[in-house]
Amino acid sequence: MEIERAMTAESSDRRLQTKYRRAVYVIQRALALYPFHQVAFSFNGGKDSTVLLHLLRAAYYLLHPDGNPNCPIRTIYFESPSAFPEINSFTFQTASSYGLLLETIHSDFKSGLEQLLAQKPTQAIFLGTRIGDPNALGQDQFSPSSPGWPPFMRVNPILDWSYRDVWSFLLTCKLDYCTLYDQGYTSIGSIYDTVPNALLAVSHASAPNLTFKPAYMLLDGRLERAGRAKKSAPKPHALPTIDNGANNVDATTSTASIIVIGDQILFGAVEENLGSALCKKLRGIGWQVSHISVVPNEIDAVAEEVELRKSTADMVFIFGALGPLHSDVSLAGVAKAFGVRLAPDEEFEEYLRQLIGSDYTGDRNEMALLPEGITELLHHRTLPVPLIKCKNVIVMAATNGDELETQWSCLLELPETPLSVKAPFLSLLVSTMLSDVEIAKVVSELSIEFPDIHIVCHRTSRNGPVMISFIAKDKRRLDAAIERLFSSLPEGAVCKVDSD
Ligand SMILES: Cc1cc2nc3c(=O)[nH]c(=O)nc-3n(C[C@H](O)[C@H](O)[C@H](O)COP(=O)(O)O)c2cc1C
Ligand SMILES: Nc1ncnc2c1ncn2[C@@H]1O[C@H](COP(=O)(O)OP(=O)(O)OP(=O)(O)O)[C@@H](O)[C@H]1O
Ligand SMILES: [Mg+2]
Repeated sequence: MEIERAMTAESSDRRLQTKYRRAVYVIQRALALYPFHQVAFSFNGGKDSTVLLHLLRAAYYLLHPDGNPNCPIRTIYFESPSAFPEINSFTFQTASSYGLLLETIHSDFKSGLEQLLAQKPTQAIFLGTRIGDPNALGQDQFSPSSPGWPPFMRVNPILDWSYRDVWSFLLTCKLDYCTLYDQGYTSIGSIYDTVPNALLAVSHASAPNLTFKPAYMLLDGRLERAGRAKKSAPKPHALPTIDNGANNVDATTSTASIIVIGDQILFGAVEENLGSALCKKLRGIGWQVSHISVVPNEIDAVAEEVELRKSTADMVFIFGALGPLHSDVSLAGVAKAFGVRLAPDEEFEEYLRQLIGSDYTGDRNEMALLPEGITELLHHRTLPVPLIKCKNVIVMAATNGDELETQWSCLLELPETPLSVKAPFLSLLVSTMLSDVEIAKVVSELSIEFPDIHIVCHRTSRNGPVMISFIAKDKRRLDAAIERLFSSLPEGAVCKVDSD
């Protein structure tokens, strides 16, 4: 059988061979658990379900070496009018070439499955879902259908396969796949929400139109869905803008939370300064920091803090505890907060190998264990190793101000930066020698009159001047508030101070 031969005799890729063996094992377990006529294969002509088709064929052959050369499995295809014609024709042609018993369903997944189960007992359905797919979170190789869905077992034999594994398998076994993948499509949804992946675009001086490299050329599999429109993308024209004399800019504010992991800070051995440096940078792009915390190097402490902050801030930044030491618990804490495992990430492992070689204890580089299914690697040409982003949590690798500077610039330069630049905060600083008792009433009234302005007072000493910062995005409102302060206090009692 050509798949088994290619994987065992012709391929020298040990990692892929292991994944192949494991996937075949999962399929065989499922075929042993459920009667063959009560099992279905959900096939949509996509690359992942094409891989699964051939794994099913191999597993079936290994169980019945003298039987049918094909795997005559019940196969369901949800055909939609918004599918690409290339996907439709590939699905029908492939089903017919490999003797699949195709049942085409013309309704949405849920009601289609309800009808299917009412008509034919179906205990298990094979799917080409992989970790990284939006719906894969929390799934295992065997996952019962979700509450509210008709009852069946979802069997996901290639759940742990990476984008690279999928392409190594299809290319090593010289398998046909839908032609759209040769035109730069890397993950295929409907004709309305899918375009070729811009990361594969090539521009030729001679050809006015963009052309695209094939899908297998995409280096970072995490970006496979870059050609799929986000379902809840905000409409740019709906954003409020502000005019501070230059161009109109987005006047909304995003919030960030900063978590510093550091026993050394809590023991007073080292001063915390990365958090405050980041606050300044965030203010410069119009973000507001809602919280900074310093937590000990303990998985539970990190997990608890991440869990608390990830749902209240747009973005959470973590400093510290990243590396191979026993105290490097940041990623384990993040994984725990999201309820996922740490799993080896081959792409990250490769970066680490190029940086530090293969010099680590144990079978694998433990630094390449990343929170499974939620991690995105943020690549930038000047970073030796990409930054790690898990949903809305960015794990910064910076250990000092210079490194923060570099990583911050990289974050802002990413083609799809997770940090949308807003109208920056402007601030005006004044100082007064009047006592806090003397100014309290005026400042309190000002804060009621200008609720859109942050009026922040601080003292440099008990008897010294009181400093008052006015922070806002709208320059005119800021000027109006300052004017009101000056007119409410005796002449000469307040003076402006230069600030950055
Ligand atoms: C056979 C089958 C079973 C599914 N079972 C479930 C399920 O149990 N729970 C669920 O939330 N979605 C289920 N889905 C929907 C998928 O989670 C997902 O929406 C679908 O694969 C489309 O992915 P896309 O949005 O990336 O195109 C199922 C889909 C198929 C085809
Ligand atoms: N229209 C459909 N009909 C049948 N099965 C489907 C359909 N859409 C999705 N599936 C099942 O869900 C799995 C994951 O869907 P997904 O959209 O990720 O397709 P794919 O095969 O992975 O291709 P790609 O990721 O390149 O689009 C598929 O492998 C298939 O098993
Ligand atoms: Mg997929």
